[in-house]
Amino acid sequence: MSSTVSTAPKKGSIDPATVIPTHRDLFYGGEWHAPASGRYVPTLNPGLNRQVGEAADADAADVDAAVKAAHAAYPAWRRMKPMERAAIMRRAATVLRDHAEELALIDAINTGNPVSEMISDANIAAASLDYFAGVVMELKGSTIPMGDDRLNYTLREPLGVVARIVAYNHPFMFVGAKIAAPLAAGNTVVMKSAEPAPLSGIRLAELIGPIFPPGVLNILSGGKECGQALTVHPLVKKITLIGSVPTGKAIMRSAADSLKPVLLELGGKNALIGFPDADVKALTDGLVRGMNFTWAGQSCGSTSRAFIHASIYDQVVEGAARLTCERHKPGMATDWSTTMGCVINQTQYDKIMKYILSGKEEGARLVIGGKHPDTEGLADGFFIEPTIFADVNADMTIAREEIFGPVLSMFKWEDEDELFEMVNRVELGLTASIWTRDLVTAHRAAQRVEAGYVWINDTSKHFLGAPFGGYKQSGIGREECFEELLEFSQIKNVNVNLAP
Ligand SMILES: NC(=O)c1ccc[n+]([C@@H]2O[C@H](COP(=O)([O-])OP(=O)(O)OC[C@H]3O[C@@H](n4cnc5c(N)ncnc54)[C@H](O)[C@@H]3O)[C@@H](O)[C@H]2O)c1
Repeated sequence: MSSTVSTAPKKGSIDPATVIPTHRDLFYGGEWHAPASGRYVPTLNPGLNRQVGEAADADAADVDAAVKAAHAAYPAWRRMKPMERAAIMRRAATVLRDHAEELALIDAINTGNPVSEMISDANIAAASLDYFAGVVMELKGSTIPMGDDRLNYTLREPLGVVARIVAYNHPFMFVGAKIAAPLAAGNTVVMKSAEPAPLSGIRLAELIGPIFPPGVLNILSGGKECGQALTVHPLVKKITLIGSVPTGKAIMRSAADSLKPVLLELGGKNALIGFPDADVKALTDGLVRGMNFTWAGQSCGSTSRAFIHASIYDQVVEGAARLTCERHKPGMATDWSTTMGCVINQTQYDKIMKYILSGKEEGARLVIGGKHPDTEGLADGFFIEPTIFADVNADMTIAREEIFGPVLSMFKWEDEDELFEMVNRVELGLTASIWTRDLVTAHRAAQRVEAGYVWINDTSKHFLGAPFGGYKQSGIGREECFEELLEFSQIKNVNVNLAP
């Protein structure tokens, strides 16, 4: 099959009841394996709070077997010509595109995120495979001048077995996209999917596992025990996480024993800043988009703290409330017209509801939402109405902690120095969104904000090729760009004596 011809079905043509993958096991060494413990855990459709299947729960014995399979496959994969590796990755990208709707439906069922949005996740994963396949030849070394009697050069070599551990909010996008850079650089990969939503990772293994030589791509479902075993396994040469700050710290601590390098993409408590000269209509639109209400705010990059200048504050609060209610109505994720899903499980639902209660108790003004929707058919699912609090101050709990839910906090500001003191007070620094018509204000604000990824007069979008990652405790390292490829290589220097 050509690597570029797509045979994808037409949107809306797949029956959601048919998409759940047939396997439940662990994929490593090119084959399916039952978990050593025989343990399978139920997985839910959070929109219905109903079980949709079960998945193997990998433990340390499974991790050991998967890592050994990846280690055995490493020498041949590493020696394979880069363009041949790239061709295999492009074939995998095409298969993902062809199955985008099916994969989107699996994630919709298993996470409650609307299918209309999840379809782009499958395409983003495919684009990442294509992107890193396209830059394999750029993994270059350099020559260092040493005089006529010496040749000194560097080589960029892969690391070996790389373990990647991911979060639940975009299960397929993370499992599919995050294998790309390490594989392109010549490493083999053991991927651990997020335990609340393992099904699309299993389907990915069914679809593209066999495209790679056995052991090159290995996919495990499991929880903390599986993740921990990966962090301490001696044959794992780098460990990466997309997840929360506490998990990032735990991984760094346990990786320290074997001095494994880490790449961490962690939480956010991101600021959107509205200056007095901002285009109010565009800002309000950006404010609502930036919250990612579609997937119930469960996004590390959500701009969940909005700092709006006093001169436009009331207008923006009123506009954001109206626009949010017009655009986002909670509904079933498998319905193509749904504009907002639910949160992942009871634990997350309870946590968010607790934050909402604290907002009310600590004196913030609830503008919209704050409760489970009354809509018929949603009673059993983990739905929360899009919620906006106004008149939040920087000391409140909802102002300081990542909620990872559909809760927007709005602050009023007048003095720019005080503004940045409040914006930068939190220990997280992933994204920021700045709204102004003035170039000088925009670039000054971009410099003052302590965040790794800044939008000016925009929000929410990612750009493949542009480094994404956090300042402060939001992470270590950068992804979605050429630097991510370099993260999975190491430098060797070679010095040749030309006058022996
Ligand atoms: N920066 C980013 O790119 C990005 C993207 C998406 C989500 N996130 C963050 O992820 C969090 C939400 O996701 P979550 O609830 O799945 O996060 P989490 O930290 O609970 O879990 C993330 C992954 O780590 C695993 N894990 C948990 N404890 C572990 C341990 N001790 N050792 C090894 N692995 C362990 C989990 O099984 C899961 O696969 C939020 O904080 C969010 O901001 C960050």
